[in-house]
Amino acid sequence: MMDHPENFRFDSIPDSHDWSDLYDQPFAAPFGSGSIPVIDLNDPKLIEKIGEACEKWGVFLISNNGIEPELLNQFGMQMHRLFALPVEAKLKVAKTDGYGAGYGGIPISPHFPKFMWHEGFIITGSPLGHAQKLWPDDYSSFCEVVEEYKKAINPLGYRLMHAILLSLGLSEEEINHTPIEDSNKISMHLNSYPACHDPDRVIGMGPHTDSGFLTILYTNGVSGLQVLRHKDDIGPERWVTVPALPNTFVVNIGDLMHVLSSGRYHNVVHRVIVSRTNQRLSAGYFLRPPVDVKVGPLSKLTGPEQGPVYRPVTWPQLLNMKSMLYDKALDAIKINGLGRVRDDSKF
Ligand SMILES: C=C1C[C@]23C[C@@]1(O)CC[C@H]2[C@@]12CCC[C@@](C)(C(=O)O1)[C@H]2[C@@H]3C(=O)O
Ligand SMILES: O=C(O)CCC(=O)C(=O)O
Ligand SMILES: [Fe+2]
Repeated sequence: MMDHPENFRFDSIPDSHDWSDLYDQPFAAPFGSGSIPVIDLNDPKLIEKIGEACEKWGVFLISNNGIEPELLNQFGMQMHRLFALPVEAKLKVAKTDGYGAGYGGIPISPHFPKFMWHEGFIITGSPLGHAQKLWPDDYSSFCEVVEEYKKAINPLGYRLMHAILLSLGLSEEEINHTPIEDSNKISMHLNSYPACHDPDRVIGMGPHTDSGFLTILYTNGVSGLQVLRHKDDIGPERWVTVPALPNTFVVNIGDLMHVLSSGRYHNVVHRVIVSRTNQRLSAGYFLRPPVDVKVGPLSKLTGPEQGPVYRPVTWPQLLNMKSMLYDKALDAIKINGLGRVRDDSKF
């Protein structure tokens, strides 16, 4: 069964989408939660602040990022236009496999017991073929705006990656050797979370970590993203809501940055809750390595005093592990105290 929008128009929540008995909702901590760092891209202490945020939170907001607000408006409008199409139109571009391009649920959705209050659209490379099917007479505006957005976000991605690697103590030379996939090959994931009259019974997107180095997330100003904050001086483990600030992107640390940093940078677990009144739109841009490159811990960060060490892994291997093992994927490449590794031949 597809979790398409017809299913989102019920007067009462169908059992297929009802998480009430499964989730620790309501979610927000009743005590102070600590605040997710908001970092100005032009801050003279950028590197230090980013390093601290990656270590402590695994997520931060990046303001003053140089992306034109008008482009973000246009991008939001095109996303709205896409998800407002009738379900029959969207099903013409339905994904044929979990990780492929097109319309549908998230690739890891088989690991969850219920459907999410969510529709997704994965773009890998150019959206042209799909846009032509969706709007045979007017596909170019969608493609143009998506291309403009990618053109603008890509340098930001490189800049953030560079800053993160500097914060880990890498030299320019070492940074130049860090493998990052070409912008025209990486994927974007567009999300829509329709408003729901009974939001405490549904979940927009179930808890997960992103697999890549980092994710840059656009949002339309409707909040809903929450990150899992571990026990600290302020309180026990809790979900903290990420504020939706205008013209500000959320940056998440993913599994491969956690691996690269030998466990120092936190691959943050996050989820999305749904608004009673507003549709949330978001779009993730996932920075990752080229498919044929194995990513392992940086040698200068490994040693007896350091945290977990992981065996090098390629992007397709990691996605494969994720689709089979979900939140245990990284355990499959963790080297245990005796330096033994699990056999990964089946991946
Ligand atoms: C680049 C990608 C990351 C992602 C898999 C994908 O090819 C496109 C969808 C992405 C997404 C978004 C929701 C959560 C997630 C775990 C999933 O199932 O699909 C991520 C994937 C990931 O980071 O592993
Ligand atoms: O919609 C959001 O805020 C988050 C989406 C997300 O986590 C993802 O696409 O990986
Ligand atoms: Fe995510």
